Amino acid sequence: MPGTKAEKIRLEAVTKTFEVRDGGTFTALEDVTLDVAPGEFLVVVGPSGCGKSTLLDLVSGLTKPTGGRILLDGAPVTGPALDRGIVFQQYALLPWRTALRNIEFALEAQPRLDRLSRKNRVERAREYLDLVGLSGFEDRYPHELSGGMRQRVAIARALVADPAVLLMDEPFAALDAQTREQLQEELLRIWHKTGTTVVFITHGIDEAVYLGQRVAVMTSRPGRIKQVVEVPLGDRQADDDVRSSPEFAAHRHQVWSLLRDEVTAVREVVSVG
Ligand SMILES: Nc1ncnc2c1ncn2[C@@H]1O[C@H](COP(=O)(O)OP(=O)(O)OP(=O)(O)O)[C@@H](O)[C@H]1O
Repeated sequence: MPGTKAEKIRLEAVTKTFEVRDGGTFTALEDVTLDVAPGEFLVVVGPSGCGKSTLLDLVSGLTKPTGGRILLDGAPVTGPALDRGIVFQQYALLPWRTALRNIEFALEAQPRLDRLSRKNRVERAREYLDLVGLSGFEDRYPHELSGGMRQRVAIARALVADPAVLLMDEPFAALDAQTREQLQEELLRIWHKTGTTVVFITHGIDEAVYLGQRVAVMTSRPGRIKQVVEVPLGDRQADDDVRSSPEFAAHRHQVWSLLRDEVTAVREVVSVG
């Protein structure tokens, strides 16, 4: 029965409309129902503009649904909180702070953790800098780091406060292919280590299938959940070249077909209208 098992996150018939300038409304999300289990890695894909970022903003608590509700551990989300770390496509690091101080920043703004002494904060920030493979770069400023390194700092900053949920909005989209694959592997390693529940948004089908235990495919406007595809590939890192396996290709094709139908549907609407 829905709502009875222990979901980490539950979206229940969520609708989000925006007021537009001509006085009307625009429905970005319609009747989205989705559960995310504790410790799950869920990926969301969908055509451009289908409402993926809108969905993540709602789970983060930065915005509120127009209809339906969002539950975290069974309780309604009422606003942003430190139990949900966020990583965006743009690194959003503070340029005047070093890598270490950027990570530390996440501990300073925290009622729960502000009693940590400066020494403890530095130690903890250093631990997370190590976790994302940046030992030795603590004193570098963001402009002295590569794009991949900056995104590692952003991940460390999101994780340092030990959030139960990590929300990632196309975090690797701005990176070159090689760095992206490297960070995908790193992210899986960190996820295994921390047990964090991850909701990850991407345009990349390969990325979705490589990372996700399940991939939720959204429809084009208004955004709904079209299908949730299970990806039982096991431990990606145990297999050197999981991306070349027939199973990977089959899941990739399934997600690709679902998405292609959506993109075709949008084109038809545009050409008819
Ligand atoms: N504040 C807002 N006011 C009005 N419309 C908005 C607002 N925010 C988003 N939208 C609209 O809602 C729809 C969904 O936007 P959203 O950014 O969530 O899509 P997306 O799937 O993340 O897109 P992309 O894949 O291109 O990043 C879009 O049509 C967008 O124009």
